[in-house]
Amino acid sequence: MSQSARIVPISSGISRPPQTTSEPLLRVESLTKTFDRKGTRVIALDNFNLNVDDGEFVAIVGPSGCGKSTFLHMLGGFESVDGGTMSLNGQKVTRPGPDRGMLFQEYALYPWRTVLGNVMWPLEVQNIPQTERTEIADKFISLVGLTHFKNHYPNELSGGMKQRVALARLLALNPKILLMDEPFGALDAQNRELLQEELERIWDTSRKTVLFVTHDIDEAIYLADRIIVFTARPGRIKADIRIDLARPRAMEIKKSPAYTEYRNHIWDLLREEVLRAREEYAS
Ligand SMILES: Nc1ncnc2c1ncn2[C@@H]1O[C@H](COP(=O)(O)OP(=O)(O)OP(=O)(O)O)[C@@H](O)[C@H]1O
Repeated sequence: MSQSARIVPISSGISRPPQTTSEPLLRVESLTKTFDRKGTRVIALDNFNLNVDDGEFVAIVGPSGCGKSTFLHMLGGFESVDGGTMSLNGQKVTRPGPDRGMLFQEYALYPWRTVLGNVMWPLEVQNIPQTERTEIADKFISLVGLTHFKNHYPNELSGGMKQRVALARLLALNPKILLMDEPFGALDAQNRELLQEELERIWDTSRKTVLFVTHDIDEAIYLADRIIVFTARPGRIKADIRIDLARPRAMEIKKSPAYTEYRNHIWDLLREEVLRAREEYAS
């Protein structure tokens, strides 16, 4: 069977991945979030539901302002919940915790610490003994290809290198789920592709559960097992699409017919929502 034949046609607008019988790692039910700004009420998320299994790489795409970042911040415990529930590994999410690690577009490294010092930081916080700390940090610095730079300070690194350090630090924290909000958004095209390749390789060996927000459909298809397409605000799920492309994935996969079919399909879905958002924000 060709890979393109495996794409599930979406007649209703939603193609659900096969249902699993085991309890999902992440369960989000009826999540609602409203902001009040200068007397104007903005419903960012409305009755949002999502299940994510352990080890899944889920990308989230959607028009600007549809609540993607708000969702990740709520899951990170940094934004309050107005309604609904989120549970991770059976535990209700109410505040930040080491079971969730976040990576943003901004690298957020400590400028006074070296690469090694930055990656060791979460291990210090967890009181891991010094020798073990260095061992773990060295392992993740090597995994992101920065061993040669481990004694450099952030201001001596390029943007791509800084984001690699942030990724190594996140992996050293060893959370149950990685929450990534446009992590490669500030990088140039070449560095972005290199980091996508690196993340795919790292993910393939670690099989960590990832929620990855991006505006880049290519990045989403290349990296993810599933792509969630958000509607325009208030954010709900418009489509839930399984990406059935073999791993490990090389960049050449972007030239395959299956890839192009996913790309066209997702772009069609997204375009409808981008236009809807544009109309709504203009009125
Ligand atoms: N602290 C806040 N106060 C008021 N409104 C907010 C706040 N944070 C987010 N919003 C609003 O909630 C909506 C969702 O914002 P959010 O940042 O989650 O969107 P997004 O999908 O991540 O957008 P983008 O893709 O542009 O980053 C937007 O209309 C935004 O203006």
